[in-house]
Amino acid sequence: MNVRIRPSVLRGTVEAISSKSCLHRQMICALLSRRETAIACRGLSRDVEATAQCARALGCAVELSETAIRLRPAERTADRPLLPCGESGSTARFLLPVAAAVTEGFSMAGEGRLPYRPMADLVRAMEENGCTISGDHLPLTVEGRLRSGTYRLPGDVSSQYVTGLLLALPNLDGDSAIELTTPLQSRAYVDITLEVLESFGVRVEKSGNGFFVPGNQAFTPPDGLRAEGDWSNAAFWFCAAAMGENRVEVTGLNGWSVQGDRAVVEVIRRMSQEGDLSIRVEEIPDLVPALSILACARRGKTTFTGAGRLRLKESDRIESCRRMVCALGGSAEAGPDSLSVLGSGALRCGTVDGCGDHRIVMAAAIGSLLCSGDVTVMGAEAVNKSYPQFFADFRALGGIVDDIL
Ligand SMILES: O=C(O)C1=C[C@@H](OP(=O)(O)O)[C@@H](O)[C@H](O)C1
Ligand SMILES: C=C(OP(=O)(O)O)C(=O)O
Repeated sequence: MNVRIRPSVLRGTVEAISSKSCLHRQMICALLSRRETAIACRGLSRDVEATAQCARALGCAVELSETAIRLRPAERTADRPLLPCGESGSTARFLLPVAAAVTEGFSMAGEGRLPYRPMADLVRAMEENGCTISGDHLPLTVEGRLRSGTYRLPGDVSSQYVTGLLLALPNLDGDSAIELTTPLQSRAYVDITLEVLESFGVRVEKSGNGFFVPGNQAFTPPDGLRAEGDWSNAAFWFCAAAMGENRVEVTGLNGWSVQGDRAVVEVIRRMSQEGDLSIRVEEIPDLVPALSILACARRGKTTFTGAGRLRLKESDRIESCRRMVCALGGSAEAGPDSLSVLGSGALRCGTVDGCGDHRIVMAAAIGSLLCSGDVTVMGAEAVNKSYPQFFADFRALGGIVDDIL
């Protein structure tokens, strides 16, 4: 699906969709529990459905609706299941060690860019601890069961490796250690994991450059479990509200959330000043597409540094952000691990390739608010990955969007 967006002004209130980061973790803790878990939520997404499909493949019963998820753990783990991870990196990197902790022998498949996204360091750490794995990217087959032990891996490729191990290792007989050989980046995502584990009564200790994870722990679903509103997707509306005449409020967010993308509020405040600015993004990679549009709305050069890992997401986001800004008449340059945007306060019009990346499509839509002419976004259905009702919300705020062939 392609969309044409006419120049418009957004006004109104949006209720935040549930954080997929929270939901993945809560569902995985639920599948590791002994009894049924109910999770209150607001809105689903393809990525959350991918985790549900994998849980079903493992033998769980999962009911999904826009307001609640119910998951009943497997009575007996399915025989040699195939876990279909869709395009969800979180699903694949969390469930690779989790499935290896609960079953002996399974396969995992992915779609879109997922088969090209890195898994190698996680695969190697698992191979050092009891598993034989057919390759270092999807699709792959795992033989053997994960054993407790020491898991050594870098902290600066994807924090999702660490989250996967933190979810898996408490289920093993015996204690384990995670030793990070390089400093952890995207740390706040690991904090979300620790918070969800704690809500299921599971204990993990920070130790040195990593974590000590006691084994033989039971996962106990808490009553009244609810997924938090998603700061990463709300960031598109916050950036819109920081531009021109747009006035958008977002409800349903936790102001004290451990979600790292809550930092968007502070970053927008910094970006409200004129002049050249440098912003480090190791800890907030998912904000960069929206921030690169906001950078066009200010006068001066904004350089996003520490951005190398953006190349490992649903698209090479350094390159796709650069192309998006240039396609709309702005000026941007890519470095090996940086992106510089030279803002003039406005954009013109143009056609943006969504690159199969939900965050590029949403950023381009917000970019239309700075444009004097129409913006066409190709492959707009990519929003389904994290925020299927994005364009419905955009229209409800007064955005003028036509579906075109
Ligand atoms: O754990 C998570 O829920 C996520 C971690 C981040 O990935 P990295 O740790 O690879 O940066 C983030 O980009 C992704 O959208 C969600
Ligand atoms: C990178 C993302 O997700 P994942 O890694 O789970 O595919 C994202 O949502 O921007």
